[in-house]
Amino acid sequence: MSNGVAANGASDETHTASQRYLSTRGNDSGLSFEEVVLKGLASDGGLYIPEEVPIASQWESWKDLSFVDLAFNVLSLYISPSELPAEDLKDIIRRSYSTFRSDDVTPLIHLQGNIHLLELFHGPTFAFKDVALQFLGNLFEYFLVRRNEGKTGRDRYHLTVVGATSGDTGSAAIYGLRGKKDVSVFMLHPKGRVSPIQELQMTTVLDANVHNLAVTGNFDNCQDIVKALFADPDINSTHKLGAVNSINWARILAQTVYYFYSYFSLARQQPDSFKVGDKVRFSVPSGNFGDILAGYFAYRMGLPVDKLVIATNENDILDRFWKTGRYEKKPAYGSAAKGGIESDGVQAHEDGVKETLSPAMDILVSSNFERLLWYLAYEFAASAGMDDEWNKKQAGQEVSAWLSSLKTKGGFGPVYKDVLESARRTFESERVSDPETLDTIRSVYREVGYVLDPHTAVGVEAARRSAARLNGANTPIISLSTAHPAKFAGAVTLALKDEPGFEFDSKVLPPEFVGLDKKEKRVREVANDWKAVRDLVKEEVEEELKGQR
Ligand SMILES: Cc1ncc(COP(=O)(O)O)c(C=O)c1O
Ligand SMILES: N[C@@H](CCOP(=O)(O)O)C(=O)O
Repeated sequence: MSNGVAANGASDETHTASQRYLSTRGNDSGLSFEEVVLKGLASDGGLYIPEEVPIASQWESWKDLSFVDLAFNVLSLYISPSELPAEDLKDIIRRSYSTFRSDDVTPLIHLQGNIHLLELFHGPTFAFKDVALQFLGNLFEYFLVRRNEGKTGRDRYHLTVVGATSGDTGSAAIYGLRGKKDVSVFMLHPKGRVSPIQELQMTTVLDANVHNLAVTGNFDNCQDIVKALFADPDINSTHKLGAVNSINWARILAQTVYYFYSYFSLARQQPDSFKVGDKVRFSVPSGNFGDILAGYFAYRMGLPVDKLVIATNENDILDRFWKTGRYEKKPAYGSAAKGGIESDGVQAHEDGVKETLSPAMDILVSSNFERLLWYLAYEFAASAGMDDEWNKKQAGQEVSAWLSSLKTKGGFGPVYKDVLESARRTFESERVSDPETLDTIRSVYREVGYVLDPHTAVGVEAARRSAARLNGANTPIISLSTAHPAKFAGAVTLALKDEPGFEFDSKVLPPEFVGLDKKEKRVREVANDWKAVRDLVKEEVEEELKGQR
């Protein structure tokens, strides 16, 4: 519980309910934005969410705002000016998006039929993660400069960021934090399971505060190590840990902006057929469930969303939940997760994670799903007609029980019928196999000459299936393009190598990637053992600080 005083000394009275935060597991509440950003994960193991989601009553008047001004309006609803003055927040936002290669930051283009593509890859590392991680990097810096004013040596607040990546968060976090004072970054990636370009983007950054760790395991092992470190009293007593994964609330918050922005882009681009107030669908390639969850917050704030379409690859825990109401690491029925080659050629490891052509989504358990579960449990509790405090307490207890069953038994469910129905009202889900991903890359290239990355292709195929269910209705679908195709040369080349005139280097490769493989690299291998990682983190931070102090 907070003591009623925000981290910078401002009293809680200056915060609205949407600017204070509680944990999804129910044992931590009343925190300020700065506290949740710096802590990352709640002390009870839960994830932070706002005590109330603000209704953006003026949202329609935001139609013609620039990305930066729109971001300011959205973020201000969640951040009290008493802890981050408006001018400072504006400056952080402006600097964060000045690094993007497009003036629109996240441009929307028409793909085909009623499907539009939201290009989220115009930031420094060519993936959607830059939208949140450029902002988070500057936010960390702002809070650290303020906390460290007048302090020297060991008195300075030094943040030790530990993150897990299946490829994209890693480089985006590294580019957001490289060279920043008072912060060290440790990125854990599954050795040999990220694309060659993703690996080079991370390991060729040689700033002293950047530490790449290649873990002999899968992405979930990396994510579990990060969670174990956050839960460990030892490292927590000596180091201040920070999170850059989407467990950090600031990641989700920053991503809500492009749901509004793309909606308004559509209204500006299609004034005759689409008006502000009309409904839209979003199709989102999903793994850790952070990106689509941002869309859910935009929806709860008042954006007219018809459906949020979850698009998974063959690591389909989310799709199975929407189909069965059970959230299970390994399906009780069906073929997956035994190891060896499956009928469609996908490698399934002993651990149950399948190696697909969209590796950033090769995830067994989606960490942000916990945040949605809280809202589903909260709504279910609210139907009993008790007061809000009771509803929140019930939601925290229900989420804790579900998550404990996931940990001890590998799953939970089926959830109550009403809970599943509520999830199905807002979301649809689709599972897209590797052959379908390749077909989608190929057919889009043939039909409109556009090259999709494999993650985006998973989203576009799900969007096409969703469009087929519209039965002639005109609802537009915005499909999120989460990465530049050059990051996934293997899949793109596999799909397009026989297309007349297609040539990867001239059609796809941006100059920024040329010569990356010739650069010096720095990476350390480490076993899938959180204690070994803890010791390494301590050792490397000590070494880094010696050089500074
Ligand atoms: C390119 C790409 N697409 C989609 C995803 C899935 O997004 P999320 O984990 O937020 O569901 C990721 C990884 O997070 C990614 O890197
Ligand atoms: N796909 C991600 C996995 C980590 O997800 P996050 O959004 O929680 O940081 C990646 O590319 O690293």
